[in-house]
Amino acid sequence: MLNKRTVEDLDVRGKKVLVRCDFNVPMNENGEITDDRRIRSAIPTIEYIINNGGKVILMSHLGRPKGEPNPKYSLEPVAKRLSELLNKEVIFAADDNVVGENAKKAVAEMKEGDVVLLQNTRYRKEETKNGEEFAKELASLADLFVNDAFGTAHRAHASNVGVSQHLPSAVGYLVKKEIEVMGKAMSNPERPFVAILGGAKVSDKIGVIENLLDKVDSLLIGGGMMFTFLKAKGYEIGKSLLEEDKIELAKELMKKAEEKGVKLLLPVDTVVAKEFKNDTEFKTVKVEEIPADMMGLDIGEETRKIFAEEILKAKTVVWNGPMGVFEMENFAKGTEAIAEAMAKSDAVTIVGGGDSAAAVEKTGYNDKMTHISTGGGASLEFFEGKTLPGIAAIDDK
Ligand SMILES: Nc1ncnc2c1ncn2[C@@H]1O[C@H](COP(=O)(O)OP(=O)(O)O)[C@@H](O)[C@H]1O
Ligand SMILES: O=C(OP(=O)(O)O)[C@H](O)COP(=O)(O)O
Repeated sequence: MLNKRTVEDLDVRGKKVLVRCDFNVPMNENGEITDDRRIRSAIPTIEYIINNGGKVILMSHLGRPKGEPNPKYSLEPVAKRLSELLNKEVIFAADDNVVGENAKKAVAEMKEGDVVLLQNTRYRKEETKNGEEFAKELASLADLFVNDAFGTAHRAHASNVGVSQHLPSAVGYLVKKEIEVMGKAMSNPERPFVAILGGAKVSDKIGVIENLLDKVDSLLIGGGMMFTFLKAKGYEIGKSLLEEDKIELAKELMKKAEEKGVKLLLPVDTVVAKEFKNDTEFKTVKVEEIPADMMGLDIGEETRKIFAEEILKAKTVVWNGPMGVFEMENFAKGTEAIAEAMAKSDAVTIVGGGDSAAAVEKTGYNDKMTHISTGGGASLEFFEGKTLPGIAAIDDK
Protein backbone atom coordinates (compact mmCIF):
# COMPACT_ATOMS: atom_id res chain seq x y z
CA MET A 1 0.00 0.00 0.00
CA LEU A 2 1.18 3.49 -0.81
CA ASN A 3 2.47 5.22 2.31
CA LYS A 4 2.05 8.74 0.93
CA ARG A 5 -0.39 11.50 1.70
CA THR A 6 -3.12 11.71 -0.92
CA VAL A 7 -5.11 14.71 -2.08
CA GLU A 8 -7.87 13.68 0.34
CA ASP A 9 -5.48 14.22 3.25
CA LEU A 10 -5.13 17.91 2.33
CA ASP A 11 -7.50 20.67 3.38
CA VAL A 12 -7.91 22.31 -0.01
CA ARG A 13 -10.80 24.69 0.77
CA GLY A 14 -9.93 28.23 -0.31
CA LYS A 15 -6.35 27.11 -1.03
CA LYS A 16 -4.30 27.40 -4.19
CA VAL A 17 -3.29 23.87 -5.14
CA LEU A 18 -0.48 23.38 -7.64
CA VAL A 19 -1.06 20.09 -9.45
CA ARG A 20 1.63 18.44 -11.57
CA CYS A 21 0.04 16.36 -14.33
CA ASP A 22 1.51 14.46 -17.26
CA PHE A 23 -0.23 16.12 -20.19
CA ASN A 24 2.49 14.91 -22.57
CA VAL A 25 -0.08 13.64 -25.08
CA PRO A 26 0.57 12.31 -28.58
CA MET A 27 -0.14 14.92 -31.27
CA ASN A 28 -0.21 14.80 -35.08
CA GLU A 29 1.69 17.12 -37.42
CA ASN A 30 -1.20 19.63 -37.29
CA GLY A 31 -0.84 19.96 -33.52
CA GLU A 32 -4.07 18.02 -32.83
CA ILE A 33 -4.23 15.68 -29.84
CA THR A 34 -4.51 12.09 -31.12
CA ASP A 35 -5.08 10.45 -27.73
CA ASP A 36 -6.35 12.26 -24.63
CA ARG A 37 -6.02 9.42 -22.10
CA ARG A 38 -3.47 11.36 -20.05
CA ILE A 39 -5.83 14.34 -19.83
CA ARG A 40 -8.87 12.21 -18.98
CA SER A 41 -6.85 10.42 -16.30
CA ALA A 42 -6.18 13.70 -14.49
CA ILE A 43 -9.86 14.60 -14.11
CA PRO A 44 -10.65 12.89 -10.75
CA THR A 45 -7.98 14.87 -8.86
CA ILE A 46 -8.91 18.15 -10.54
CA GLU A 47 -12.62 17.64 -9.84
CA TYR A 48 -11.96 16.68 -6.22
CA ILE A 49 -10.16 19.99 -5.63
CA ILE A 50 -12.84 22.00 -7.48
CA ASN A 51 -15.66 20.28 -5.59
CA ASN A 52 -13.97 20.95 -2.28
CA GLY A 53 -13.55 24.67 -2.85
CA GLY A 54 -9.89 24.74 -3.87
CA LYS A 55 -8.20 26.66 -6.70
CA VAL A 56 -6.44 24.43 -9.22
CA ILE A 57 -3.15 25.52 -10.83
CA LEU A 58 -2.08 22.87 -13.32
CA MET A 59 1.36 22.33 -14.79
CA SER A 60 2.93 19.81 -17.15
CA HIS A 61 5.61 19.32 -19.75
CA LEU A 62 4.85 18.45 -23.38
CA GLY A 63 7.49 16.84 -25.60
CA ARG A 64 11.12 17.86 -25.35
CA PRO A 65 11.47 21.55 -26.27
CA LYS A 66 14.98 21.62 -24.77
CA GLY A 67 14.56 24.51 -22.35
CA GLU A 68 13.29 27.07 -24.85
CA PRO A 69 9.84 28.42 -25.70
CA ASN A 70 8.56 26.75 -28.88
CA PRO A 71 4.95 27.14 -30.09
CA LYS A 72 5.04 23.54 -31.37
CA TYR A 73 5.09 22.41 -27.74
CA SER A 74 2.57 24.89 -26.33
CA LEU A 75 0.01 23.44 -23.91
CA GLU A 76 -2.78 25.52 -25.46
CA PRO A 77 -4.45 22.49 -27.19
CA VAL A 78 -4.41 20.71 -23.82
CA ALA A 79 -6.17 23.66 -22.15
CA LYS A 80 -8.91 23.46 -24.81
CA ARG A 81 -9.38 19.71 -24.49
CA LEU A 82 -9.38 19.84 -20.70
CA SER A 83 -11.93 22.60 -20.75
CA GLU A 84 -14.24 20.40 -22.89
CA LEU A 85 -13.76 17.43 -20.57
CA LEU A 86 -14.37 19.44 -17.38
CA ASN A 87 -17.17 21.38 -19.01
CA LYS A 88 -15.77 24.58 -17.56
CA GLU A 89 -13.28 27.27 -18.50
CA VAL A 90 -9.59 26.46 -18.15
CA ILE A 91 -7.60 29.67 -18.05
CA PHE A 92 -4.41 29.18 -20.06
CA ALA A 93 -1.65 31.37 -18.60
CA ALA A 94 0.58 31.57 -21.68
CA ASP A 95 3.94 32.69 -20.36
CA ASP A 96 7.16 31.86 -22.21
CA ASN A 97 8.83 32.09 -18.82
CA VAL A 98 6.17 29.73 -17.32
CA VAL A 99 5.99 31.76 -14.09
CA GLY A 100 5.77 35.23 -15.66
CA GLU A 101 3.39 38.19 -15.39
CA ASN A 102 0.48 36.37 -17.09
CA ALA A 103 0.72 33.42 -14.74
CA LYS A 104 1.02 35.56 -11.62
CA LYS A 105 -1.93 37.73 -12.66
CA ALA A 106 -4.11 34.73 -13.57
CA VAL A 107 -3.35 33.10 -10.22
CA ALA A 108 -3.95 36.32 -8.24
CA GLU A 109 -7.42 36.65 -9.82
CA MET A 110 -8.49 33.04 -9.16
CA LYS A 111 -11.68 32.28 -7.31
CA GLU A 112 -12.59 29.02 -5.58
CA GLY A 113 -13.19 26.29 -8.18
CA ASP A 114 -11.18 28.07 -10.90
CA VAL A 115 -8.67 26.18 -13.03
CA VAL A 116 -5.49 27.73 -14.47
CA LEU A 117 -2.99 25.88 -16.69
CA LEU A 118 0.60 27.12 -16.84
CA GLN A 119 2.72 26.93 -20.00
CA ASN A 120 4.98 23.90 -20.72
CA THR A 121 7.45 23.62 -17.82
CA ARG A 122 10.16 22.49 -20.27
CA TYR A 123 10.19 25.98 -21.80
CA ARG A 124 12.62 26.60 -18.91
CA LYS A 125 16.01 24.92 -19.04
CA GLU A 126 16.08 24.65 -15.22
CA GLU A 127 13.13 22.21 -15.34
CA THR A 128 14.99 19.03 -16.30
CA LYS A 129 17.97 20.01 -14.09
CA ASN A 130 15.67 20.30 -11.07
CA GLY A 131 16.79 23.92 -10.69
CA GLU A 132 16.12 25.29 -7.20
CA GLU A 133 15.11 28.80 -8.32
CA PHE A 134 12.52 27.55 -10.81
CA ALA A 135 11.11 25.15 -8.22
CA LYS A 136 10.74 28.06 -5.77
CA GLU A 137 9.07 30.24 -8.42
CA LEU A 138 6.51 27.50 -9.08
CA ALA A 139 5.93 26.88 -5.37
CA SER A 140 5.43 30.62 -4.74
CA LEU A 141 2.20 30.45 -6.78
CA ALA A 142 0.44 28.08 -4.37
CA ASP A 143 -0.27 26.84 -0.84
CA LEU A 144 -0.25 23.10 -1.52
CA PHE A 145 1.30 20.70 -4.05
CA VAL A 146 -0.24 17.57 -5.54
CA ASN A 147 1.73 15.27 -7.82
CA ASP A 148 -0.55 13.36 -10.16
CA ALA A 149 1.97 12.96 -13.01
CA PHE A 150 2.58 9.21 -12.93
CA GLY A 151 4.09 9.24 -16.44
CA THR A 152 6.82 11.61 -15.23
CA ALA A 153 7.41 9.98 -11.83
CA HIS A 154 10.74 8.47 -12.98
CA ARG A 155 12.14 11.97 -13.57
CA ALA A 156 13.52 14.20 -10.78
CA HIS A 157 12.60 17.57 -12.24
CA ALA A 158 11.79 21.00 -10.78
CA SER A 159 8.03 20.70 -11.38
CA ASN A 160 7.62 17.39 -9.56
CA VAL A 161 10.52 16.79 -7.14
CA GLY A 162 11.91 20.33 -6.69
CA VAL A 163 8.58 21.99 -5.97
CA SER A 164 7.59 19.32 -3.45
CA GLN A 165 10.38 20.51 -1.13
CA HIS A 166 8.73 23.91 -0.68
CA LEU A 167 5.04 23.04 -0.09
CA PRO A 168 2.97 20.54 1.88
CA SER A 169 2.50 17.74 -0.65
CA ALA A 170 0.37 14.75 -1.61
CA VAL A 171 -0.17 12.40 -4.53
CA GLY A 172 -3.32 12.53 -6.66
CA TYR A 173 -5.83 9.80 -7.52
CA LEU A 174 -4.03 8.74 -10.71
CA VAL A 175 -0.66 8.16 -9.04
CA LYS A 176 -2.39 6.26 -6.23
CA LYS A 177 -4.31 4.05 -8.63
CA GLU A 178 -1.32 3.30 -10.88
CA ILE A 179 0.89 2.28 -7.95
CA GLU A 180 -1.80 0.16 -6.33
CA VAL A 181 -2.91 -1.67 -9.48
CA MET A 182 0.59 -2.35 -10.79
CA GLY A 183 1.99 -3.07 -7.34
CA LYS A 184 -0.62 -5.81 -6.92
CA ALA A 185 0.10 -7.31 -10.34
CA MET A 186 3.85 -7.26 -9.74
CA SER A 187 3.99 -8.44 -6.13
CA ASN A 188 4.08 -12.10 -7.14
CA PRO A 189 3.58 -12.29 -10.89
CA GLU A 190 2.28 -15.54 -12.29
CA ARG A 191 4.71 -17.18 -14.71
CA PRO A 192 5.70 -17.30 -17.50
CA PHE A 193 6.29 -13.55 -17.21
CA VAL A 194 6.92 -11.85 -20.56
CA ALA A 195 8.08 -8.26 -21.10
CA ILE A 196 7.86 -6.54 -24.50
CA LEU A 197 9.93 -3.48 -25.31
CA GLY A 198 9.85 -1.24 -28.34
CA GLY A 199 9.37 2.43 -29.10
CA ALA A 200 11.80 5.19 -29.90
CA LYS A 201 13.29 6.24 -26.54
CA VAL A 202 16.05 3.66 -26.88
CA SER A 203 18.82 5.24 -24.80
CA ASP A 204 16.30 6.09 -22.06
CA LYS A 205 14.87 2.61 -21.81
CA ILE A 206 17.60 0.13 -22.72
CA GLY A 207 18.93 0.51 -19.15
CA VAL A 208 15.85 -1.06 -17.59
CA ILE A 209 16.59 -4.38 -19.28
CA GLU A 210 19.35 -5.30 -16.84
CA ASN A 211 16.97 -5.38 -13.87
CA LEU A 212 14.10 -6.83 -15.88
CA LEU A 213 16.31 -9.84 -16.64
CA ASP A 214 16.07 -10.75 -12.95
CA LYS A 215 12.26 -10.71 -13.08
CA VAL A 216 11.04 -12.02 -16.43
CA ASP A 217 11.18 -15.35 -18.25
CA SER A 218 11.14 -13.86 -21.75
CA LEU A 219 11.94 -10.47 -23.21
CA LEU A 220 10.67 -9.55 -26.68
CA ILE A 221 12.36 -6.60 -28.37
CA GLY A 222 10.87 -4.72 -31.32
CA GLY A 223 10.32 -1.12 -32.39
CA GLY A 224 13.22 1.29 -32.68
CA MET A 225 14.89 -0.60 -29.82
CA MET A 226 15.58 -3.69 -31.98
CA PHE A 227 18.17 -2.17 -34.28
CA THR A 228 20.79 -1.41 -31.64
CA PHE A 229 20.58 -5.11 -30.69
CA LEU A 230 20.73 -6.28 -34.31
CA LYS A 231 23.77 -4.05 -34.87
CA ALA A 232 25.33 -5.53 -31.71
CA LYS A 233 24.83 -8.99 -33.28
CA GLY A 234 26.83 -7.79 -36.27
CA TYR A 235 24.00 -7.17 -38.76
CA GLU A 236 23.83 -4.14 -41.03
CA ILE A 237 20.73 -2.08 -40.25
CA GLY A 238 20.74 0.50 -43.09
CA LYS A 239 19.19 3.81 -42.07
CA SER A 240 17.25 2.38 -39.09
CA LEU A 241 17.22 4.04 -35.67
CA LEU A 242 20.52 3.33 -33.88
CA GLU A 243 22.01 4.35 -30.54
CA GLU A 244 25.66 3.92 -31.40
CA ASP A 245 26.88 4.34 -27.81
CA LYS A 246 24.54 1.59 -26.55
CA ILE A 247 25.85 -1.19 -28.82
CA GLU A 248 28.26 -2.47 -26.16
CA LEU A 249 25.48 -2.44 -23.55
CA ALA A 250 23.23 -4.39 -25.94
CA LYS A 251 25.98 -7.02 -26.29
CA GLU A 252 26.34 -7.29 -22.49
CA LEU A 253 22.58 -7.58 -22.04
CA MET A 254 22.34 -10.42 -24.57
CA LYS A 255 25.15 -12.21 -22.74
CA LYS A 256 23.49 -11.68 -19.36
CA ALA A 257 20.16 -12.95 -20.66
CA GLU A 258 21.88 -16.14 -21.78
CA GLU A 259 23.64 -16.58 -18.43
CA LYS A 260 20.40 -16.08 -16.52
CA GLY A 261 18.41 -18.37 -18.80
CA VAL A 262 16.08 -15.58 -19.92
CA LYS A 263 14.77 -15.94 -23.46
CA LEU A 264 15.66 -12.70 -25.26
CA LEU A 265 13.82 -12.71 -28.57
CA LEU A 266 14.84 -10.36 -31.36
CA PRO A 267 12.91 -9.99 -34.63
CA VAL A 268 13.78 -12.32 -37.49
CA ASP A 269 12.24 -10.04 -40.13
CA THR A 270 11.41 -6.35 -40.48
CA VAL A 271 9.41 -4.03 -42.72
CA VAL A 272 11.88 -1.64 -44.32
CA ALA A 273 11.03 1.66 -46.03
CA LYS A 274 12.83 4.12 -48.29
CA GLU A 275 11.70 7.15 -46.31
CA PHE A 276 10.16 7.94 -42.91
CA LYS A 277 6.62 8.38 -44.27
CA ASN A 278 3.60 6.22 -45.01
CA ASP A 279 3.55 6.69 -48.78
CA THR A 280 6.94 5.36 -49.69
CA GLU A 281 8.40 2.16 -51.12
CA PHE A 282 8.45 -0.61 -48.48
CA LYS A 283 8.95 -4.37 -48.20
CA THR A 284 9.56 -7.11 -45.66
CA VAL A 285 13.09 -8.52 -45.41
CA LYS A 286 14.99 -10.88 -43.13
CA VAL A 287 16.98 -8.98 -40.50
CA GLU A 288 20.21 -10.26 -42.10
CA GLU A 289 19.22 -8.53 -45.35
CA ILE A 290 18.32 -4.92 -44.48
CA PRO A 291 19.28 -2.79 -47.52
CA ALA A 292 21.78 0.00 -46.82
CA ASP A 293 19.46 2.69 -48.19
CA MET A 294 16.33 1.65 -46.24
CA MET A 295 15.11 1.87 -42.63
CA GLY A 296 13.23 -0.65 -40.49
CA LEU A 297 9.86 0.73 -39.41
CA ASP A 298 8.04 -2.39 -38.18
CA ILE A 299 8.54 -6.02 -37.23
CA GLY A 300 7.82 -8.52 -40.03
CA GLU A 301 5.14 -11.19 -40.33
CA GLU A 302 7.29 -14.09 -39.12
CA THR A 303 8.32 -12.10 -36.03
CA ARG A 304 4.69 -11.22 -35.30
CA LYS A 305 3.87 -14.95 -35.23
CA ILE A 306 6.81 -15.82 -32.96
CA PHE A 307 6.04 -12.96 -30.56
CA ALA A 308 2.31 -13.80 -30.48
CA GLU A 309 3.07 -17.44 -29.62
CA GLU A 310 5.27 -16.33 -26.73
CA ILE A 311 2.56 -13.98 -25.45
CA LEU A 312 -0.12 -16.68 -25.65
CA LYS A 313 2.01 -18.94 -23.42
CA ALA A 314 2.41 -16.23 -20.76
CA LYS A 315 0.55 -15.66 -17.51
CA THR A 316 1.83 -12.09 -17.02
CA VAL A 317 2.68 -9.67 -19.86
CA VAL A 318 3.99 -6.12 -19.60
CA TRP A 319 4.48 -4.01 -22.72
CA ASN A 320 6.00 -0.60 -23.37
CA GLY A 321 6.86 0.84 -26.76
CA PRO A 322 5.12 0.25 -30.10
CA MET A 323 6.60 -2.44 -32.37
CA GLY A 324 6.74 -0.02 -35.29
CA VAL A 325 5.75 3.42 -36.47
CA PHE A 326 2.09 2.62 -35.81
CA GLU A 327 1.03 6.20 -36.58
CA MET A 328 1.58 5.29 -40.25
CA GLU A 329 -0.86 2.63 -41.51
CA ASN A 330 1.76 0.68 -43.46
CA PHE A 331 3.88 0.19 -40.34
CA ALA A 332 1.17 -0.50 -37.75
CA LYS A 333 0.73 -4.26 -38.21
CA GLY A 334 3.39 -5.35 -35.72
CA THR A 335 1.90 -3.23 -32.96
CA GLU A 336 -1.61 -4.48 -33.83
CA ALA A 337 -0.45 -8.10 -33.69
CA ILE A 338 0.99 -7.65 -30.19
CA ALA A 339 -2.18 -5.93 -28.98
CA GLU A 340 -4.29 -8.72 -30.49
CA ALA A 341 -2.22 -11.48 -28.87
CA MET A 342 -2.39 -9.75 -25.49
CA ALA A 343 -6.14 -9.29 -25.88
CA LYS A 344 -6.59 -13.02 -26.67
CA SER A 345 -4.39 -14.27 -23.84
CA ASP A 346 -5.78 -15.01 -20.39
CA ALA A 347 -2.69 -13.49 -18.75
CA VAL A 348 -2.52 -10.38 -16.58
CA THR A 349 -1.74 -7.78 -19.27
CA ILE A 350 -0.31 -4.34 -18.58
CA VAL A 351 0.44 -1.77 -21.31
CA GLY A 352 2.23 1.47 -20.47
CA GLY A 353 3.30 4.68 -22.19
CA GLY A 354 1.76 7.67 -23.92
CA ASP A 355 2.17 6.25 -27.41
CA SER A 356 1.65 2.60 -26.49
CA ALA A 357 -1.66 3.43 -24.82
CA ALA A 358 -2.68 5.43 -27.91
CA ALA A 359 -1.69 2.50 -30.13
CA VAL A 360 -3.78 0.04 -28.11
CA GLU A 361 -6.73 2.40 -28.11
CA LYS A 362 -6.47 2.60 -31.90
CA THR A 363 -6.70 -1.19 -32.22
CA GLY A 364 -9.85 -1.25 -30.09
CA TYR A 365 -8.37 -3.89 -27.75
CA ASN A 366 -8.08 -1.48 -24.83
CA ASP A 367 -10.99 -3.06 -22.94
CA LYS A 368 -9.26 -6.44 -23.08
CA MET A 369 -6.17 -5.31 -21.15
CA THR A 370 -5.88 -5.72 -17.38
CA HIS A 371 -4.43 -2.22 -17.03
CA ILE A 372 -3.35 0.57 -19.35
CA SER A 373 -0.83 2.74 -17.54
CA THR A 374 -0.25 6.39 -18.38
CA GLY A 375 3.48 5.83 -17.81
CA GLY A 376 5.92 4.06 -20.12
CA GLY A 377 9.37 4.74 -18.67
CA ALA A 378 7.76 5.20 -15.24
CA SER A 379 6.00 1.82 -15.28
CA LEU A 380 9.17 0.09 -16.53
CA GLU A 381 11.20 1.54 -13.65
CA PHE A 382 8.41 0.54 -11.28
CA PHE A 383 8.54 -3.06 -12.62
CA GLU A 384 12.32 -2.99 -12.17
CA GLY A 385 11.72 -2.38 -8.49
CA LYS A 386 13.22 1.11 -8.53
CA THR A 387 12.04 3.97 -6.33
CA LEU A 388 10.33 6.60 -8.46
CA PRO A 389 11.72 10.01 -7.41
CA GLY A 390 8.48 11.86 -8.17
CA ILE A 391 6.65 9.70 -5.64
CA ALA A 392 9.43 9.36 -3.06
CA ALA A 393 9.56 13.18 -2.77
CA ILE A 394 5.95 13.42 -1.54
CA ASP A 395 5.17 13.74 2.19
CA ASP A 396 4.56 10.43 3.96
CA LYS A 397 1.20 9.72 5.57
N1 LIG B 1 11.35 1.19 -35.97
C1 LIG B 1 11.07 2.40 -35.51
N2 LIG B 1 11.75 3.49 -35.95
C2 LIG B 1 11.44 4.72 -35.49
N3 LIG B 1 10.49 4.99 -34.58
C3 LIG B 1 9.79 3.95 -34.11
C4 LIG B 1 10.03 2.62 -34.54
N4 LIG B 1 9.17 1.81 -33.89
C5 LIG B 1 8.42 2.60 -33.11
N5 LIG B 1 8.77 3.88 -33.24
C6 LIG B 1 8.13 5.06 -32.60
O1 LIG B 1 8.23 4.99 -31.19
C7 LIG B 1 7.34 5.97 -30.67
C8 LIG B 1 6.95 5.63 -29.25
O2 LIG B 1 8.08 5.41 -28.44
P1 LIG B 1 8.09 5.67 -26.87
O3 LIG B 1 7.92 7.12 -26.58
O4 LIG B 1 9.32 5.00 -26.34
O5 LIG B 1 6.80 4.87 -26.39
P2 LIG B 1 5.74 5.23 -25.23
O6 LIG B 1 5.28 6.65 -25.43
O7 LIG B 1 4.65 4.24 -25.38
O8 LIG B 1 6.49 5.06 -23.94
C9 LIG B 1 6.19 6.02 -31.64
O9 LIG B 1 5.96 7.36 -32.01
C10 LIG B 1 6.65 5.17 -32.82
O10 LIG B 1 6.38 5.76 -34.08
O1 LIG C 1 5.87 10.34 -22.24
C1 LIG C 1 6.53 10.10 -21.24
O2 LIG C 1 7.19 8.93 -21.07
P1 LIG C 1 6.89 7.56 -21.91
O3 LIG C 1 7.06 7.86 -23.38
O4 LIG C 1 7.96 6.62 -21.41
O5 LIG C 1 5.53 7.11 -21.55
C2 LIG C 1 6.59 11.06 -20.08
O6 LIG C 1 5.77 12.19 -20.29
C3 LIG C 1 8.03 11.47 -19.79
O7 LIG C 1 8.56 12.19 -20.88
P2 LIG C 1 10.15 12.22 -21.10
O8 LIG C 1 10.59 10.81 -21.48
O9 LIG C 1 10.38 13.21 -22.22
O10 LIG C 1 10.80 12.66 -19.79
